[in-house]
Amino acid sequence: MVKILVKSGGPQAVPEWRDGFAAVDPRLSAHWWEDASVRPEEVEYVVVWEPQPGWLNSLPNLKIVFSSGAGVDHITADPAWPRHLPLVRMGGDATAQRMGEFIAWSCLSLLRDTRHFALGQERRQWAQKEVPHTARERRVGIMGLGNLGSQAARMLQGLGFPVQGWARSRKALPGVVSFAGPAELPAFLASTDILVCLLPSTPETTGLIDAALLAQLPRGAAVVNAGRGAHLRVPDLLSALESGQVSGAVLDVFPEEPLPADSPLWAHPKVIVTPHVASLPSRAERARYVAGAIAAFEAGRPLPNLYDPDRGY
Ligand SMILES: NC(=O)C1=CN([C@@H]2O[C@H](COP(=O)(O)OP(=O)(O)OC[C@H]3O[C@@H](n4cnc5c(N)ncnc54)[C@H](O)[C@@H]3O)[C@@H](O)[C@H]2O)C=CC1
Ligand SMILES: O=C(O)C(=O)[C@H](O)COP(=O)(O)O
Repeated sequence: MVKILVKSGGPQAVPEWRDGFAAVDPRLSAHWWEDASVRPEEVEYVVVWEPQPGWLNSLPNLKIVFSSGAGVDHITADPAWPRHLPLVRMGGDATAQRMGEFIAWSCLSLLRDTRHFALGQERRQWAQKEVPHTARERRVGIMGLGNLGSQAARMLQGLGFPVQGWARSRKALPGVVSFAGPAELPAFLASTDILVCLLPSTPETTGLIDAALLAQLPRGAAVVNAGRGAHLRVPDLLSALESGQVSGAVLDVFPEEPLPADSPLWAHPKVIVTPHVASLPSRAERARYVAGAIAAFEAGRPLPNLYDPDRGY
């Protein structure tokens, strides 16, 4: 049997991991990372979310570290993580589809001012309000046009939103205006009515969405952050909401998670808060993706979605 340790979803998720792996390859045997019946030298693969600092180094025969999420910042934050091993980011259709749905929901929620109507409902108020725009009149600008951003772009186009994107390099996505690199960021921002962040967390992207960036959006633009909490400076967003520079926000990720109970974001009338749930594929879907990558690796084919230390994601 090929031993895989999982640290994602809690011990109660192990049966789903086990069944998911076994359905693809009966040799793959999944165990909770603290399972004392598995000796460290038996472990060939791990699938992890926020591994304990130093733990991965205690597995002498580890071949690949799989991140149970698309982001790997929760692994690379440990200075001692085993850099000599391949680190594979979660991918696959299920992850992208779920994120596309979240971004489509977020943009529609901002377009139709869902927060206003939800507050009205709470107060039993018939809070009628005109909807000033259709999707065709709100340009969505996606920061990060990778696996998730490109799927979100396709789904938003289907709803009628004009879509553009900003990434490290130029992308060729049908109907999506592509901006690349820091030099083209101002032009991208100036023509974005709903800014969507789907960037990885790296030193270059930390704190990117600050007062100076928000000031470059057209007045009344809206913001969706489903990348990482580190991308957005919350006090700057709050000031921009206060001044009217930003009209609303949907936030799924935060500098501190869970979002502390005393955060002003919870009750803000222009902010929708979700608890880091934008794209949570089932363990079975993730197991399928990891099993496919293991099969590729064992057959000598390239690994998908490999972390690149030079890019930082
Ligand atoms: N809230 C949630 O539930 C989830 C959040 N995420 C976040 O979404 C991120 C993106 O995931 P994927 O699309 O799979 O990643 P990806 O690697 O496929 O795409 C990343 C994109 O960001 C761009 N990018 C990276 N650094 C940049 C920079 N300095 N300047 C401009 N563009 C830059 C790249 O060019 C690329 O287009 C993850 O790293 C994670 O932080 C991912 C899954 C779920
Ligand atoms: O994929 C990512 O990166 C994420 O942020 C996911 O939401 C992580 O999901 P879990 O592994 O915490 O279920």
